[in-house]
Amino acid sequence: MAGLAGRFARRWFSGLLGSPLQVPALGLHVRGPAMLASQKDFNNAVSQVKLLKEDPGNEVKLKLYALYKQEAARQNYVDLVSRLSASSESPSPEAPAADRKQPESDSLVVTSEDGITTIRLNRPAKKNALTTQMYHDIIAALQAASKDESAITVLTGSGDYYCSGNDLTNFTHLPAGGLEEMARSAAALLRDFVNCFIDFPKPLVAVVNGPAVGISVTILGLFDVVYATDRASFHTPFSHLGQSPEGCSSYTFPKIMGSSKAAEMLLFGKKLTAQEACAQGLVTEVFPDGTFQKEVWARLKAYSKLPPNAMRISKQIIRNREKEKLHAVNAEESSVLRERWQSDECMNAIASFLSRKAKL
Ligand SMILES: CCCCCC/C=C/C(=O)SCCNC(=O)CCNC(=O)[C@H](O)C(C)(C)COP(=O)(O)OP(=O)(O)OC[C@H]1O[C@@H](n2cnc3c(N)ncnc32)[C@H](O)[C@@H]1OP(=O)(O)O
Repeated sequence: MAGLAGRFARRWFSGLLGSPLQVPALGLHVRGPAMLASQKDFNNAVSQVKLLKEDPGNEVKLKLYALYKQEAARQNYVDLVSRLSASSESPSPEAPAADRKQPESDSLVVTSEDGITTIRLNRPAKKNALTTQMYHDIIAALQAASKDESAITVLTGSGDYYCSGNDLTNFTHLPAGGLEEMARSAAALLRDFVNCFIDFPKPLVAVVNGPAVGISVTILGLFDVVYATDRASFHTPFSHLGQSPEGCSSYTFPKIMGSSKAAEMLLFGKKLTAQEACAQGLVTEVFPDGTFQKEVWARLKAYSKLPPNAMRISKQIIRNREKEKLHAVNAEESSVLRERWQSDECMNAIASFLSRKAKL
């Protein structure tokens, strides 16, 4: 067992930290918990970590990754400042706010126009991966939209992706209570998040502007209508990630597409094209990418003029008898995932992605 653990530890750490060449060359002093460490100290620590014979456990590995990421962030900071200095002879920190380029960091943009409230995932550089803050913001946006004047609510993405699912770096932000506490609070957040979709009272439309992954796919079963560009794809690689389905997909997908097609997606991670997803009932209609935005928004504007109360009541009749079941499914999926997130299968898959060795 010790040999196996040793092999595991070496594989994990060499995957996570890579060869010394892959370690960011900071050329800076590195701040440790109690003192300043030099770049040499840091490189030594990286080498030592690869020689550990015992697996230090998932919690310690996530802490190591989080610390490693902080170093990478310092490097990004230095790079950005040096780019700013190069692009401007006299940087003007006193420039009035209106003249400054607004940060691209508003990860969620909510607008209301023409009877439509649009919730836009806005992290295109990260393929609209969902940070913990974004889950909270989406919950708040849905709660506000359920009470606002709009007739229809839309979820869509900025850039070339609809959403790449859960941001896998969420797992590296370990609270004081460690991995167990992280899994507990993530499961609670997941449950609240999905509950908002189950209970959303107005017509909810997904405008899938590009590939969709993970939880952004599974919750589609809780939308009323799903429009997709022909560039979109639908991927739920839960087994690859050592995880299990959420978003009520363990219930909605077999209902929508039949149990064997659902199993191909949810167990084996089969990626569907937009046309396939449409043929299987997950997507309502597919549009050519070139005319996608124009056609979809024209249609939604027309629908938003329909009597809002009639639409609400019709949705209630269609959905209400399923609600209790969906809440129970959501609770079970969240609790199973709470365990999964603490498993070696899951930790290895996340470490693999974070070390840039594995993509979907
Ligand atoms: C409250 C918690 C609830 C949790 C619910 C459970 C949810 C489960 C899921 O959603 S499982 C699905 C998780 N998602 C993934 O596994 C996708 C991982 N990403 C990829 O495989 C690829 O990035 C890609 C196929 C989506 C896109 O590949 P490519 O076109 O080659 O782009 P890049 O990989 O270069 O991506 C650009 C940039 O974005 C970062 N990024 C993309 N997706 C994620 C992600 N899900 N988490 C974190 N970061 C992501 C990627 O690392 C790149 O960053 P960089 O430029 O290198 O800093």
